[in-house]
Amino acid sequence: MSLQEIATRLAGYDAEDLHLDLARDFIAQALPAPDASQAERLPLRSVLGRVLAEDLISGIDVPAHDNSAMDGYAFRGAEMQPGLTTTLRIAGLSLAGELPAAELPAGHCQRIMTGAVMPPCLDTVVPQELAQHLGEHSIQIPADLLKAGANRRKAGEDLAQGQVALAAGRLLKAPDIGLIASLGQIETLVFPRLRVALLSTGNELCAPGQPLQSGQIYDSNRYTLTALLQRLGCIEVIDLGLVQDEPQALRQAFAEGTARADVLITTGGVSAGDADHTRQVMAVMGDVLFWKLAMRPGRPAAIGQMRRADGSSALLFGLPGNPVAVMVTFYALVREALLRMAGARPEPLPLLRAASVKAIRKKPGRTEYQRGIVSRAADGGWQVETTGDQGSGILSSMSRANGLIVLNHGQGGLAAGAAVDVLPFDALM
Ligand SMILES: Nc1nc2c(c(=O)[nH]1)N[C@H]1C(S)=C(S)[C@@H](COP(=O)(O)OP(=O)(O)OC[C@H]3O[C@@H](n4cnc5c(N)ncnc54)[C@H](O)[C@@H]3O)O[C@H]1N2
Ligand code: MOO
Repeated sequence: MSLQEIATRLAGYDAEDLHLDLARDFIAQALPAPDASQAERLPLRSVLGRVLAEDLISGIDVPAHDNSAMDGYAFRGAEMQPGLTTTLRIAGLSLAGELPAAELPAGHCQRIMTGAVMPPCLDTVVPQELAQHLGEHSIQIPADLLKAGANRRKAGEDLAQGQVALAAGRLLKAPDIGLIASLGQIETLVFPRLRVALLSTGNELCAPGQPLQSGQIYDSNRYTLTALLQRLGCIEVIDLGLVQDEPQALRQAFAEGTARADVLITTGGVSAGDADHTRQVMAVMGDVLFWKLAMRPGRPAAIGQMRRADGSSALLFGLPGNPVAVMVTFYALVREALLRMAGARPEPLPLLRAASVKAIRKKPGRTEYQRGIVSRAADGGWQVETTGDQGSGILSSMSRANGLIVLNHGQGGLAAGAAVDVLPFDALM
């Protein structure tokens, strides 16, 4: 869906009070498909956080052979009789990594170590601590101790040859990288990193490291956003720095971002203040929709496409300037969109259910994210308390919080002790 189509469909809604779910849906439909033609084959050690660009089919059975899950003795399960002990003579020793033992006569077992290939005629393993040793050469297995087939790991039980081990769109995590290695591969095909250009706007901003002049504050948003983007793993961050709220400087920075990146993220200048040139420059250089979202924090936002000379475009997210609003809008609008553009099929983030320590006030009709501190309650469950003042300029409260309390659009306030959803930062930041 093009931005013009979104604008048309928006005609039925109030862009000054847009339901967050609707905004997310519109954004999802405006996303360009990832560019699979640019996929690159990279060594396994450098693909953490990257997005798999093809279904990964297992070329082998993992494990490749039936093998023992225990140090013990392998034998034929059929030789056990209900109610009777089983006496077996030890024929030999199988160590992990060795060829399987040859045929064993009836009444015999094979001493076997964890991971060693099961001799083909044997199907059951008694752990050594459960076997009774009769001198050096025989063991006894107590009656009714094991089922036939116990403690044998079957060939292909982890992954069968021909099976899809990991589907395209997978955001590669540590276990996935181990899984690819378990198939014997040292490289894997991943989508290119999504290029995201960042800039902060505002005449009051001073770059960290410089002395602060009167009336100035330090630019923190670019650093927060850089970290949030780095955390996603599949993003190349292009830092366009700090841009004065002055049309010529903004035009130049937007043009550079549009040329160099797939996505441009700006902070500040999206509400309608006297110095908010950002908004006007965006509108001149692209197709941009300005929304006021029915959410708090993070009410004003600009979503759009910035045109390139060749007719293509870069996606634009104009986030509000308040530091907490930046993080909340990044989570609510940007994160999933970037992952999808990068080729991923992200899973919904897990929410925790926690008892609210205090009553929380809220009116139905907007989504609210409050900064929360989650801890263990006396009853062993989770409890959550807000960090106090929820002003969206209070960045330190984000550092003190360990999660966002999610208050859904339709819900009202909460009584103390009521259960509420919390998005843990560990899943997010
Ligand atoms: N009359 C109205 N005023 C405001 C409204 C409104 O609806 N009507 N909305 C308020 C809300 S909510 C927000 S959020 C801000 C968003 O405004 P802008 O996106 O134009 O942001 P700025 O005015 O440029 O900055 C807001 C605030 O954040 C500080 N800031 C900006 N950039 C950074 C940065 N890179 N690092 C740290 N802090 C930054 C800036 O100094 C301001 O204090 O508008 C409200 N006003
Ligand atoms: O986006 Mo503003 O910070 O909601 O407060």
